Amino acid sequence: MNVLLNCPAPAKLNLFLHVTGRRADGYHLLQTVFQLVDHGDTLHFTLRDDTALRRVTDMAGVPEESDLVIRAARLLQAEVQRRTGALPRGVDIAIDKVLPMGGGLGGGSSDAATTLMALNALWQAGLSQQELMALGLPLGADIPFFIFGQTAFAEGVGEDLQAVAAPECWYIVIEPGVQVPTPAIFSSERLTRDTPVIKITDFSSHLENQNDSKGYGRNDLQQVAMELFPPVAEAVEWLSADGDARMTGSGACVFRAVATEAEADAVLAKAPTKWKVWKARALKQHPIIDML
Ligand SMILES: C[C@@](CO)(OP(=O)(O)O)[C@H](O)COP(=O)(O)OP(=O)(O)OC[C@H]1O[C@@H](n2ccc(N)nc2=O)[C@H](O)[C@@H]1O
Ligand SMILES: Nc1ncnc2c1ncn2[C@@H]1O[C@H](COP(=O)(O)OP(=O)(O)O)[C@@H](O)[C@H]1O
Repeated sequence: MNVLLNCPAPAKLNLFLHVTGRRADGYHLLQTVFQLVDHGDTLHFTLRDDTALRRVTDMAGVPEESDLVIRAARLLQAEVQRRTGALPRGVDIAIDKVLPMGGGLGGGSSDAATTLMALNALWQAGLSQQELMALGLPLGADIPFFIFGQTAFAEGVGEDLQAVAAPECWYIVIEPGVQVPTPAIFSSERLTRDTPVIKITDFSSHLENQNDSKGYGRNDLQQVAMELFPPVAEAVEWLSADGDARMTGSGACVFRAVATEAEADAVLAKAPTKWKVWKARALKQHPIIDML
């Protein structure tokens, strides 16, 4: 009998993102806090009678072979074969794509992380959380975080993770309608790469002592993204009118924290209709954890 699993792949926000240096291979050293929110894609997994791994949804601009979902599924299938000598059953994967590509919301990485967690359960493969995180890292630096599954202070290229208290709040998120390619931001000569290294306690004590809604730190990628992509600058300017708005990841999306859903609704009601704007609640834990 075919088994069907419907699994969420939530977005992340980078509450701050500091570029503190560069590795010998050119990759940038970061310090960031990743926050999951209750808005994202949904993936549907159906077992097949053969061993093929297929994406059964069209996705403009992303051929099946290069989809992070298929690449993640292949990696896990090969790893299970290496461990057990048998290739697990194939799977059809449908993706309800909600998150914009090149949005800095980690959509592709979240889809891949959900695939690794879902197939690990479906195939009863028994890989540990650490093993799944290591398997996903070569596909994308954000993937280990989604498998970690809770608000995290991250270092290295984002793979060195420690749990940190989550702010209890809502977020307003603007999709400025442009795709920002991550390499264009990291390769810019204008990018600063020398923000002083901070300690995790600098972030957590900011949360405890906060008496206004000013977020901690800043996003070092934001200035470059605003210069290269004016719609990002426009969204930051609009959302900054009543509070501290900033970009997530390498852009393009821009967000602001608010205390209540009613405050989020008030901002949404005023938002220009040319943008897709939505609200989301901070999640303490990845919703897939209670499902598998
Ligand atoms: C910036 C962040 C923050 O969460 O997220 P997104 O905005 O993509 O969601 C991530 O670090 C994105 O990491 P990852 O998803 O692996 O980046 P990719 O798109 O694969 O990277 C494209 C290119 O950007 C450069 N790059 C990326 C990450 C990094 N720490 N240093 C870099 O120099 C590299 O040249 C790399 O080849
Ligand atoms: N399942 C997927 N969903 C989205 N993007 C994907 C997927 N698989 C591969 N990609 C590629 O990854 C790129 C980055 O997408 P995404 O992770 O959504 O944005 P970001 O890294 O800005 O958060 C896309 O432009 C696309 O080429």
